[in-house]
Amino acid sequence: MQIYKVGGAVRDRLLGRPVTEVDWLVVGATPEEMQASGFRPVGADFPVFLHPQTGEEYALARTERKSGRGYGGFTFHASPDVTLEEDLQRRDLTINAIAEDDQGQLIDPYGGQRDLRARLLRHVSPAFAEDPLRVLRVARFAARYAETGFRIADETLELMRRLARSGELSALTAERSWKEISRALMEPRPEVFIQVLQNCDALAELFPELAATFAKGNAAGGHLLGTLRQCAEHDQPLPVRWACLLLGCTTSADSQQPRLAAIDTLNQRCKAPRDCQELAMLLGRYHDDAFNAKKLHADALLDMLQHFDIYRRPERFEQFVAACEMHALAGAPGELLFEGDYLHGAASAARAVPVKPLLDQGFKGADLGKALSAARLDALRIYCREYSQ
Ligand SMILES: Nc1ccn([C@@H]2O[C@H](COP(=O)(O)OP(=O)(O)OP(=O)(O)O)[C@@H](O)[C@H]2O)c(=O)n1
Repeated sequence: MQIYKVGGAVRDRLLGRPVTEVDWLVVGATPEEMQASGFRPVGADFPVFLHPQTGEEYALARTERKSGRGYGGFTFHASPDVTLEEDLQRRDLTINAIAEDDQGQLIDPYGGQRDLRARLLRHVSPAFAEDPLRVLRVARFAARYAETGFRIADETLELMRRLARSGELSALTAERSWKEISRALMEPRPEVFIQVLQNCDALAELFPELAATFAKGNAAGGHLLGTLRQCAEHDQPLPVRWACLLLGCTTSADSQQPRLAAIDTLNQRCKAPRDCQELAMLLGRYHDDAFNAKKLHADALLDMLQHFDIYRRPERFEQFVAACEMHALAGAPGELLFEGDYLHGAASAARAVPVKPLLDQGFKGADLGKALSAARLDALRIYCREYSQ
């Protein structure tokens, strides 16, 4: 059997980037031989094994053929006579289809090194179309490598467009898609991910509500892309990036109900984790109030702070304020005035209300809650008055 390093580890070493995970390819072996050498099979479905000491993944060389719609519709052929070249050919991009042997020699039958030099994301063969998730993968790689000048080859973008228009993307499971979406949003240029999906007509399939924003004209779409850019420049965590993305579903001219319904639909469809879902809904609901915070009466301010549960979940309110800040920064200078300090100050004023005097007065249970709210409202009234002077 021959063993090669493949995929991201070879690509990233050639790009001079840190390598976090190594994938290995085994040519000329059977599953029985792998197990006899101490490798542990990963699952029943794929011919992938874990190294007994390092725990790294070793996959048997295989060819893949699509037998139906969706991810379930795969058959593959793994056998000792599948060659290295055949295995590399079924892969997504030429830059991911370079192998390295144990002498450090590169085997690169599809021009991966040439495309690395030319900064091109190019598909290896028509087999690209056998896994529609690759549309998202290429958009994610574009978001990751945009800063170093990478672009998608015209013929690959055309193939992605054909795949998107065929309706195949709707067959992807939410879990696989979310993995790509969440990783893409954390890349250095997350707006490139959305732009690429829009360019190849995949946005209308994956996030129809967002595609509608782009259709309304450049201003709303451009603002959304700018907000994502700001998120990356300010190192914002995933919930902030996700909430900013979903806020772009609708423009501020829309009333709140359809906006929240669109956000909820996308949250559910993508099966986003709970912290992402919650922040997106809260941003959808309170975004306008946050931008008008100084005009809010103390009771509306308190209602917002209570809804965020700032006493037990301070980080969620911080993330909300950060999301508003990113949105404001993406506007033209002077266009959107957001006063985050005012909101922080209001949260501090509400939090500063001590509980102990109320406990000492004998308040308990629901009565204690009411008394606390009343005391916080008083504190916010004072805060609003002082701030407006
Ligand atoms: N849908 C997919 C997923 C993976 N691959 C191939 O499997 C390799 C390993 O995949 P993965 O670990 O998911 O990605 P990496 O390329 O290592 O990239 P990343 O840095 O994003 O992990 C890829 O390089 C590519 O050759 C593929 O062709 N099609």
